[in-house]
Amino acid sequence: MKIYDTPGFPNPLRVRIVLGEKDLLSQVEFIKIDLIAAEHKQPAFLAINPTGTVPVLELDDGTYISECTAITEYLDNLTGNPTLTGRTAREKAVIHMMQKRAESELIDAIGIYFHHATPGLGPILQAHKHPEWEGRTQWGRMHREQAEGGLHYFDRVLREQPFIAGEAFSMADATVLGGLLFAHYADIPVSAEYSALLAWKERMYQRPSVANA
Ligand SMILES: N[C@@H](CCC(=O)N[C@@H](CS(=O)(=O)O)C(=O)NCC(=O)O)C(=O)O
Repeated sequence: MKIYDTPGFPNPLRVRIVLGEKDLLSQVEFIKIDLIAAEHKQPAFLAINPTGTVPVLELDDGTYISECTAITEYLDNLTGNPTLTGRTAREKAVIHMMQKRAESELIDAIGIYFHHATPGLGPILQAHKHPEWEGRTQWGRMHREQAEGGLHYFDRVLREQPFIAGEAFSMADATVLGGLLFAHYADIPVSAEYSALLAWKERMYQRPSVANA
């Protein structure tokens, strides 16, 4: 299998954590995509993923899978032991619900703020970020507020349970970790009052899959 991504970036982190949790790192070849040079917006990459984002998983039969959630579903079910996406109907439902909240209220909201209300990854990529959109900066700022609400929400969740989706580590935890990395890059501070979220982050970084991602 091949993974097209950019090491050290928020969404690639999500899948790299999953690969570590499933002990699959030795089975993938990483192919680096230069986001700052907008390589992901060129025809060659758009033929791999028309949405122009990383990561993308390429299977040995040539199938391309984008979207971290889809990639995780595939990797988690490879050996019939879905530890990260849920074994029962209830586990799957709760994990997917919390994963979606982690995307919409945190990592994706930060992405919109980062790319539309800050210089983002620089002038080459910015040219691809809809400069003709009126009010995109305000739209971006609104998403920073949404993400700040997401930080508050996940701190409250983690005051009641040890992991994002309940009693065990799941793909929802990987998504929140990606969101916190993006918050760091976007200079969105995580208030010290979010002690449960910060304590959870410390615990997560004790996991080899996270520490070595
Ligand atoms: N929903 C997608 C999001 C992927 C995504 O936005 N990836 C970013 C990389 S990261 O900065 O979020 O880590 C990207 O390719 N951004 C390129 C761009 O926005 O032009 C997923 O789950 O994979």
